[in-house]
Amino acid sequence: MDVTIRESAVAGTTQAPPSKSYTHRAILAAGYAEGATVHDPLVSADTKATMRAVTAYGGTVDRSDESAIAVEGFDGRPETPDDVIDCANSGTTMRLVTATAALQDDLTVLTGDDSLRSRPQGPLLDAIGQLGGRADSTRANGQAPLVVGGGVDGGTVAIPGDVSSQYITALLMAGAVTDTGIDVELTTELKSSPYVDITLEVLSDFGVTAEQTDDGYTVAGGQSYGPEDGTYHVPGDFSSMSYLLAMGALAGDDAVAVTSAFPSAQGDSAIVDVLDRMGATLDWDQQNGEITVERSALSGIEVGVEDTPDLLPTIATLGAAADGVTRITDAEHVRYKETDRVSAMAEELTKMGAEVEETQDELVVYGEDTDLHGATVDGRADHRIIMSLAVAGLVADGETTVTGAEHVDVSFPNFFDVLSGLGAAVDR
Ligand SMILES: O=C(O)C1=C[C@@H](OP(=O)(O)O)[C@@H](O)[C@H](O)C1
Ligand SMILES: C=C(OP(=O)(O)O)C(=O)O
Repeated sequence: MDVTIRESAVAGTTQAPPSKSYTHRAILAAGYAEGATVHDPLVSADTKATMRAVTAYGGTVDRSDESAIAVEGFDGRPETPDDVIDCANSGTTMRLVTATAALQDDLTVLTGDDSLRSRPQGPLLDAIGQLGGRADSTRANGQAPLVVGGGVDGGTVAIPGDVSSQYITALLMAGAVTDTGIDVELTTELKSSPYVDITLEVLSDFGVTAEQTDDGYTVAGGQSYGPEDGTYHVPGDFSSMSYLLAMGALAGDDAVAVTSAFPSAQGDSAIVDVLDRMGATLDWDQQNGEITVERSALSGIEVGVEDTPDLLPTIATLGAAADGVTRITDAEHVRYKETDRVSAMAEELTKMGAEVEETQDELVVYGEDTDLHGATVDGRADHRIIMSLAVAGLVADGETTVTGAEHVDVSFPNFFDVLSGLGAAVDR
């Protein structure tokens, strides 16, 4: 689907979608439990992949109630799946449920779409090998399809922290139901560390203890998952909010207000600070979970995205519309996502008239004297690239057509309805 966005203003109040990261974890934690009801979940292409995996391991997922998902779990003992598990486009699903597969003696085959089958899984496969399990890449290139099993019952692993934090999340979630637990020793600095904080928070809400150590993380074995009252509530998603807040700061006619914005472990709430530092007029009422932002003259800043990789596309768009230089640093791991997002944003914003330079771990956007103009840009089948380019389209002269825009279904299925609802000129 191609979507065309014309230069236009936005205003109004909108609710942030539920968090993708919390939803994945809550559904899988409910799978590791006897069961649980996950309230206000994100139902999207990616979280459906995690639901499929829980079902494949012997759980059941009931979506008959629109605002909650009732999961009957496999209670720490995953069954051998009848078929291959298709994780589609979801890195989180593939990493988290690969560690689940390692718990059973038999083998599970995991695969995904073209993008997911090109993303790195090697360090996690190696970690499962260190724990005595079997974890192979069928093409012997550290990428899916994967064949995983071997009845891992705990141990110690050494693993790099600078490729994906999802490996650590996977090992901690599975480690709790092993016999002896898992100690994770990081061999490099951990990137995306707030995502492990999210994991620790969800584990704690499900009655599971895991903690940070001097050189990594540890989780004791023999634990049982089960949230208090059998229920779990998913908070709003700050990565998704970043597009709404960016459009308010760039194209707000009147203020744009975003609700469901309560403080949480999400590193991507840093978007509020980024906008503030760029000069946006915004207010975060943390008590009521509401952020209000007005159209503002923005200036370029330097931002490190070591902890917030998913904000890079949004910040690149903000930088293209801001005055001065925006330097996004510590971004190498942003190249391992659904696409290489450093190159994708550099190339697509350039088509819209921005001046952008990339190095291996930086993206520099020269906002001075840039007048963004409409263009046909490639959404790269990557939800965050699509949404960031759509926001840029609001302030570009003329029409911007984003190709493959249906892929917003990965994390923000009604993104274009929300955009239209706020008054943007959007043709589908
Ligand atoms: O654990 C998670 O929910 C996520 C972790 C991050 O990935 P990395 O840890 O691979 O950087 C992030 O980019 C992804 O969108 C979601
Ligand atoms: C990288 C992302 O997700 P995942 O790793 O789960 O594919 C994302 O949502 O930006």
